[in-house]
Amino acid sequence: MAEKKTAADCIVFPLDLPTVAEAAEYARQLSGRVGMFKIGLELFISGRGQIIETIRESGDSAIFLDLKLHDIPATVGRAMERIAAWDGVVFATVHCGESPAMLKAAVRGSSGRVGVLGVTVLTSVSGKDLQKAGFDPVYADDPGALVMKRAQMVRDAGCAGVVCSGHEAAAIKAEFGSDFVTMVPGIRPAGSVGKDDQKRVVTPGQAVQNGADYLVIGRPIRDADDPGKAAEQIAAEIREAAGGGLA
Ligand SMILES: O=c1ccn([C@@H]2O[C@H](COP(=O)(O)O)[C@@H](O)[C@H]2O)c(=O)[nH]1
Repeated sequence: MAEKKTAADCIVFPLDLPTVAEAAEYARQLSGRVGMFKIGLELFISGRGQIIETIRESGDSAIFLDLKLHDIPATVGRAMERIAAWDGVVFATVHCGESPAMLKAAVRGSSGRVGVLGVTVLTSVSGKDLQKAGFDPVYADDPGALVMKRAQMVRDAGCAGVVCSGHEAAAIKAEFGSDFVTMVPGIRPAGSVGKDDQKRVVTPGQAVQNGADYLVIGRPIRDADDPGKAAEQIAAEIREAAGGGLA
């Protein structure tokens, strides 16, 4: 696992960009200002997987491969074996879905070389969305209850941690311990105009106070006039919220 020492180390920047060239330019600008780069579906597909090598060769940046695998156990296990063969990938995601066997297969496939994170309930999903999708009505007012159920599955399968919103991070740390990783997207700095497609959002300071280990922050940095400066301002907020716990 990546060692965390500074506020910038807590920031994960998603390279949500259409081309490898644009992603490489952001990686250059933000190198040293964020701790990890996240590669998601858009860039992985457009770059035909080659982006992993590009980022790895550009420096010592850790990579979070966020492909959110979701399939039968054999398929997910074999995909995770291929991911584990890549140097530089620190974390990779699997949707929790409804299959503990799939989560266990992912962990087996990782051979301990990649930290498997279970995506509990997407931060773009509200309690009302869950109700419309046919989940138990109890989750309409309390989506965090479903997050906790899924976090239990993830923990039982032996995963490194979860992707959850900042609203659930404190309960997850209390239930599953400080070593269980909380990767938290849905971050919007105070004063942000709108939440885009995110529904369960917190500020960087709230995320840290609630126990988030890593904060995934995309558009507030990517779309800023000066992305480097935006990342530095967010790191300053994280540092203050950590109350001396981070350099
Ligand atoms: O529940 C989830 C899981 C993953 N994501 C990813 O995080 C970033 C968030 O980007 P923003 O621009 O800061 O909204 C994006 O890559 C998502 O795919 C998530 O948002 N929620």
